[in-house]
Amino acid sequence: MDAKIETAGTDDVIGRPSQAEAEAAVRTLIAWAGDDPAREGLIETPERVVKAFREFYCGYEQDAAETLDRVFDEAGGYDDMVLLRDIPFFSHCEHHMVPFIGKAHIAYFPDGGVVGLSKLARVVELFARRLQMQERLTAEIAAAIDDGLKPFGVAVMLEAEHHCVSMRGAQKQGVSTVTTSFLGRFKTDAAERARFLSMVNGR
Ligand SMILES: Nc1nc2c(ncn2[C@@H]2O[C@H](COP(=O)(O)OP(=O)(O)OP(=O)(O)O)[C@@H](O)[C@H]2O)c(=O)[nH]1
Ligand SMILES: [Zn+2]
Repeated sequence: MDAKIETAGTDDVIGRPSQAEAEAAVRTLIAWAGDDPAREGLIETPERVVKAFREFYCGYEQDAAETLDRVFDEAGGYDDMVLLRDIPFFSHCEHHMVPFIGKAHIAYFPDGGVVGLSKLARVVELFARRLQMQERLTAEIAAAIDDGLKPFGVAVMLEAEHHCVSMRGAQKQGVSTVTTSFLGRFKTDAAERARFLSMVNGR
């Protein structure tokens, strides 16, 4: 039997543990950490944690193709790069479920139509609000824009601090991890890649 979770909706997802089971798991972790889940200050914490998890991981219920399905064709012949710089994002690393927080920079070369700017930010959100590796998050954002818009090229750069590196383990604060994904014209044309990088850095 395929154990794949079907994403019918937040509350009736087949195969997903119930809210009560998720809250019980949080109580177990509180007790394991050494505190008393029944004390007054912690009594509502499992419910709050599950609610927060719904926000952190709401990307599983969202679809990039749907987000990008509205293209504006009347861009007045605009055919240069469109760049969204400094899109803030929060994600959680799949190794430790600890946040990594940073900024995304996205550019594309329209092939006729352009997309609403907020939709590009929404694509970042819907992949970031899942358990991720920064490399996969970068590649997924680029692939979704490429599939949705069929542009002449897509460039994605993410820079983020991984709290699993700063708060625990290696305990190195202030380390920025930078990842890039270049498709189409950005992959084949070094000058356009360099222009993207200088526009991202030229602030
Ligand atoms: N490539 C990559 N690695 C990540 C990302 N997020 C976390 N990691 C790393 O994933 C690795 C997991 O390594 P493991 O040795 O299995 O786990 P660990 O014992 O907790 O490792 P330490 O963090 O070194 O203590 C660590 O080196 C993390 O820094 C990411 O987005 N991309
Ligand atoms: Zn981690």
